[in-house]
Amino acid sequence: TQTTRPQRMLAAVQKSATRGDPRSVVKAIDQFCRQKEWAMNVGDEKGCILDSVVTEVNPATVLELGTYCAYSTVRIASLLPPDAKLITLEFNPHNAAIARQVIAWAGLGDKIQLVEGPSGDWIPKMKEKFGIETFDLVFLDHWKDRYLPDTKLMEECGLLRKGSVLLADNVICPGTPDYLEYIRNSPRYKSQYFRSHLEYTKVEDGLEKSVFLG
Ligand SMILES: O=C(NC/C=C/[C@H]1OC[C@H](O)[C@@H]1O)c1cc([N+](=O)[O-])cc(O)c1O
Ligand SMILES: [Mg+2]
Repeated sequence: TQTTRPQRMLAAVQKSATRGDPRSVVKAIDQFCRQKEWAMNVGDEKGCILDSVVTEVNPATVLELGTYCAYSTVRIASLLPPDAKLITLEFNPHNAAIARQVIAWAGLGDKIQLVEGPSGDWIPKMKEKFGIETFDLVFLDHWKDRYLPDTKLMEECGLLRKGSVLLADNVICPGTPDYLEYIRNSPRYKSQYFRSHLEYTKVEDGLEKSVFLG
């Protein structure tokens, strides 16, 4: 029977990456996507910008919205300090099942908590379920029409503190116009656009980094 793209991506990781070596997992996925099949990982070019923001923020608590196959989950977690925690939300159970195996292969199971379900349901439960006060870094990479409502929800739930950083993928392609309009015009954020390209292509895309001012 036909395999899915996430299943083929996992097979590529298990074939080419070294167990317990997160950067080799990242490399194996990028190689698969460049040589075999495009997939919607943040990718190597935008991934370098992501790495620089993670390193600069050096977060103790990270929320990722949209796990997909855990490429960015593993990429971020590989740069976190020892006791840091990353929570990643994934809506699609098939993607979540693949992501769990990619995370396990990278040996990052103790740093990453993958939660299945709609972000809108889980964001209000972060404090009670996971003992999170606020997030130091949020990586938005899920459904593009959910960036704005989920950002407003995080504000309302008090999950952002002065200095919390939001990093949003795909603000140009596929595009998140309502989110960009809000975040760039809100006095509560200081935003910066990092121009790049849609993963594995020459199409323009970029990351928007926004610091919550409290
Ligand atoms: O839809 C995109 N991301 C939304 C992904 C959503 C993930 O979370 C819910 C869904 O089950 C999926 O696993 C996307 C789409 C493109 N694209 O070029 O179409 C490029 C990207 O970087 C993207 O993040
Ligand atoms: Mg993306």
